[in-house]
Amino acid sequence: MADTINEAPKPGFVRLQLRTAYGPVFRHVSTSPPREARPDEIPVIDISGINGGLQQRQELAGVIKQASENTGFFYIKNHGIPENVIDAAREAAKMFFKQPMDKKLEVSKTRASTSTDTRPGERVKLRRVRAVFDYREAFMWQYDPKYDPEQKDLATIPEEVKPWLRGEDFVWNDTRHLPGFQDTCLVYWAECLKLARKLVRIFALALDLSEDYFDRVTTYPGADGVFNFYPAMTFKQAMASTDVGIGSHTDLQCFTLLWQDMIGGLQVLTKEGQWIKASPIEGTFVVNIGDYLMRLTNDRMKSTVHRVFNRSTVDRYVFPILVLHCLLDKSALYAQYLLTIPLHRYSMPFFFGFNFNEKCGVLPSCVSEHNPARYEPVSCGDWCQLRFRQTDNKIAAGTEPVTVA
Ligand SMILES: O=C(O)CCC(=O)C(=O)O
Ligand SMILES: [Fe+2]
Repeated sequence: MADTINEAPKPGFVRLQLRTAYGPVFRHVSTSPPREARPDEIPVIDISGINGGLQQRQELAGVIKQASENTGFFYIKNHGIPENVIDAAREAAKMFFKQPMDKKLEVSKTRASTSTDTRPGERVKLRRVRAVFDYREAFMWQYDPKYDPEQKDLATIPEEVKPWLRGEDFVWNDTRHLPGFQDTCLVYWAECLKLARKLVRIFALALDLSEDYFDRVTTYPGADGVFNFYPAMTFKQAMASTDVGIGSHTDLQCFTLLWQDMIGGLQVLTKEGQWIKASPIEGTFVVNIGDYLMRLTNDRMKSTVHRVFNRSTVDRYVFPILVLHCLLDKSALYAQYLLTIPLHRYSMPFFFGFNFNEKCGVLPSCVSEHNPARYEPVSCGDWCQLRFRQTDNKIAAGTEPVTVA
């Protein structure tokens, strides 16, 4: 996965530094422009078999296994999350980000009395690292058994689970003024959680384990809901900017369910170091493997570097159309529009992992005499903490890219 630190990049490549739980990792990345992903790289998988008989579930597991061991990215369709739930969540995200910045920052300024070590500024943020901006704002919330669609008796939560439950009610208290906001977020989150629990059973089959193998470790799981907002740049800004929407990173936990709008901008780094576009496909979610699952599978399933670079889409779809209008209509209005067009991008990832307290080692089906475990057991919670310490922040997924010439 990582290239050798000292190895000079070949012509046409630059060195990309990634911060991971293991420390800095370097990749050689092609400077040739991102191209569309091929279906064998990021396939669209119909997951309706998830609700079928054992044979259908096993067939689905086979397809998911292949995609997970290849690029570690795939689209899912017929996922069962109702369109109206997604639409409502997207509207809620828009309502939140439309607020003035000081109102948005309220959520991050408030500290939860029960939180372990949350810091102000981490719920909503525009982050700056070196000369590169993450041109993004994020609103996020974490697993809370109160809202688990698998109803929990709050009086019998195991003691070892409790320290990991952060009780971040302040996220909701500080958004009370937005009508229906909390309910809408939690309905969307609950649908994602239900789907993730079904999918993790398919992953168990894909890994030659009994279907219920992970049930015991997903009772109080890592389940972060996030709304991402990538403010539009004008064409002029885009030309001048070196910012990315979200810097190159891998996701942390087991897998991510990502809803993205139709603006585009998500890019995935191939093994060969080429950026490929995971362009939006109506009616799908993108699923990608996270670092923790890669570790548990002894690197069999791939947690792949990705980023969001949204200006390219403004150029590709909108710019030529507007130029054409400018030429045909000879209208200054279009020219003006060209410089100001607002094309905000929204995405709604859901990060799924195991119960944060459960220490898990490499899975028995991923080791053999010739392929011993490469990693020590670690809990998903400790794993995330390790990465946050390395990246010096606690945002759910990202690290910034630092390209070294
Ligand atoms: O917005 C996107 O499409 C991707 C977001 C992402 O990678 C993340 O939040 O980890
Ligand atoms: Fe990500």
